[in-house]
Amino acid sequence: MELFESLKQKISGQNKTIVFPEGEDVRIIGAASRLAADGLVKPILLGDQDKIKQVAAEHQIDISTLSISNPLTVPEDEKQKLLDALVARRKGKNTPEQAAEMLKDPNYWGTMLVFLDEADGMVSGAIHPTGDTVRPALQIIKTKPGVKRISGAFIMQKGDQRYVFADCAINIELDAEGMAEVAVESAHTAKVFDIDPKVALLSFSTKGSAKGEMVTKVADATKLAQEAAPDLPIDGELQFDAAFVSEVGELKAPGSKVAGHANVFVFPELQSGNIGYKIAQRFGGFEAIGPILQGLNKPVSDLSRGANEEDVYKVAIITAAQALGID
Ligand SMILES: CC(C)(COP(=O)(O)OP(=O)(O)OC[C@H]1O[C@@H](n2cnc3c(N)ncnc32)[C@H](O)[C@@H]1OP(=O)(O)O)[C@@H](O)C(=O)NCCC(=O)NCCS
Ligand SMILES: CC(=O)OP(=O)(O)O
Repeated sequence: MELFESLKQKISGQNKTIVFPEGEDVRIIGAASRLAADGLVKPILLGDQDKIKQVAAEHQIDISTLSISNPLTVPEDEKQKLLDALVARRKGKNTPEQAAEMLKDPNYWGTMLVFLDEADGMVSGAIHPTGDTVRPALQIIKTKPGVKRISGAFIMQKGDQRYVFADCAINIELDAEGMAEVAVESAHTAKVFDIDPKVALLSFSTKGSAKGEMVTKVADATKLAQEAAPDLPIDGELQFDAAFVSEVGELKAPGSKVAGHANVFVFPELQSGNIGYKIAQRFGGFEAIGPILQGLNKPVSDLSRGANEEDVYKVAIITAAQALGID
């Protein structure tokens, strides 16, 4: 079954509540309206009710079934509840005055709704850059037990081709341990999306064809990932052609179980990861679904600011599915 059809079946009628902090944006309003009409999600739009109504009217979007909440005008006791919970969660890292400032940002407000179980998940980032979207989740929701760092994966899809690219969104520079953790987490993400993972840790070198600190890091990360997940096919360091093209894999990395057949690609740092997924998307014609945040304790999803309504719709479906515990 097509990926989204199966996810839709899983979340249909489950009434997972997803909060959208950028509730005044037309892409968000359009996607939320469709999600509600399709019975997939109960959306909460944050923002000014009149502005949302105006945008919806201009674009003939039905918002009659959507919840709208304006953090700036909610009753004082509701504000105080979120403020007290945020101060307690930050355990002295932020003063009450700082926490009050933070809550003026809809991403902090939305994240607190998820933290307090008033929403099952959050989707944001159509307007805000990734850092501003995910920082509240890093600080408040934090990582799942056993995971040290959150990372961002994309499902890259074209026809029946489906791959995972990571980290394309979060960690600017990973050490070997970090890259190894991303490799193992990305294999779990692959399984959620019906991909049988074969994980390549990417470099500009294949099996020692070049030397240097950057290459050593990827080779060390490969060993750590293999030790952490001995049952998974994981290999590195591999150049992209060696990882992906079977003849090149046989030539450059003979005997590798992954070379030439990789479907999970782990990038050595964020420049290559973010550039790499956008090249596959814009030159290669792949649909880029994500970034899907790996390792968070509750689902919060970032969007690319280049996202369209359909991207928002799909990311919300994934977020609701994560809330149901598919990963
Ligand atoms: C994600 C990012 C915003 C974090 O940066 P930052 O806020 O300066 O990070 P800090 O080191 O100050 O950490 C802030 C908090 O997040 C936590 N954190 C940071 N990175 C984390 C990670 N990968 N996993 C888990 N927690 C993390 C820190 O522990 C800290 O928590 P604390 O406040 O409770 O102590 C930053 O790494 C970034 O900008 N990444 C690139 C995002 C981007 O532009 N991507 C390209 C487009 S998708
Ligand atoms: C994921 C990503 O690159 O996001 P943006 O395009 O918003 O920077």
